Amino acid sequence: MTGLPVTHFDRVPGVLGRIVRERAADYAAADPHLGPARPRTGRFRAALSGPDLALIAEVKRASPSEGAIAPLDPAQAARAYEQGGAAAISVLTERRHFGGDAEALRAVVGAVDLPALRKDFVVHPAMLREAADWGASAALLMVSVLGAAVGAYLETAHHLGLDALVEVHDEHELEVALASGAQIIGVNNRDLTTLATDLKVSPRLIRRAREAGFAGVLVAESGYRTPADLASVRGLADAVLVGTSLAGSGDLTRAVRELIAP
Ligand SMILES: O=P(O)(O)OC[C@@H](O)[C@@H](O)c1c[nH]c2ccccc12
Repeated sequence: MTGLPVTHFDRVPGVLGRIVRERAADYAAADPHLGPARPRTGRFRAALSGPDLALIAEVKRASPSEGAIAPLDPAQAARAYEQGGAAAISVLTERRHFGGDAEALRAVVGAVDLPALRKDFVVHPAMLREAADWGASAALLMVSVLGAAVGAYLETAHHLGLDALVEVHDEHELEVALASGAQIIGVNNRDLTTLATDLKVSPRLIRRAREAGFAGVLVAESGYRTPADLASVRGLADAVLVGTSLAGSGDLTRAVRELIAP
């Protein structure tokens, strides 16, 4: 597969723009060759498709908004999340701002049976090839970063056997995601250009996606700390993605149980 559209990351604003330009520099010389098509298991999508609100628990050691969160051992953290009842594990693989790396993802894949999501700022097809090589079942694709190129990246992810979580934060990005053919859409409550979080964003855009006839999986992302916070997306979202409040809790299994208890 060749000819992914060129994306102009110099237009991405704020904190997000800085991280994305660093990532683009990291991968500027990477080999874009994908190799033969790999079979898609759909494990990530399937894990989020049950009748209950599924939890994607995130291995997140630091973030631009919080600084250091906790010095997690990724394998141990994933096992704790699995024991608490998480449906999937998200693993940051960005090092400078989130304290993640390839080893964290590989360790999680080796430690649990749950599907793993590579959480990074994907700006080059090699990042998707790596995700597949490292054993991820899915990768994050951000419309705020990729713009209209998200459709081509989605095809690349599928070629590599990966599910894709296509992330949006506003109405316009949702339109782009819907037009791209995304099967899993995540709504980020956090504006990554300013780091401001508003829990009203997910219910609003998830309703809008359903009204537009979207029949795929919808994920509410970021800023969830208590069962009461989750009330706004119960019966609306298929899944929630939670990092900071679990990772910083000290007892990850208990934190998962207490958060998702109906
Ligand atoms: O730590 P929180 O507020 O629970 O959020 C988790 C997850 O949604 C967040 O880490 C995230 C969502 N989209 C991203 C894109 C890049 C980096 C990180 C993210």
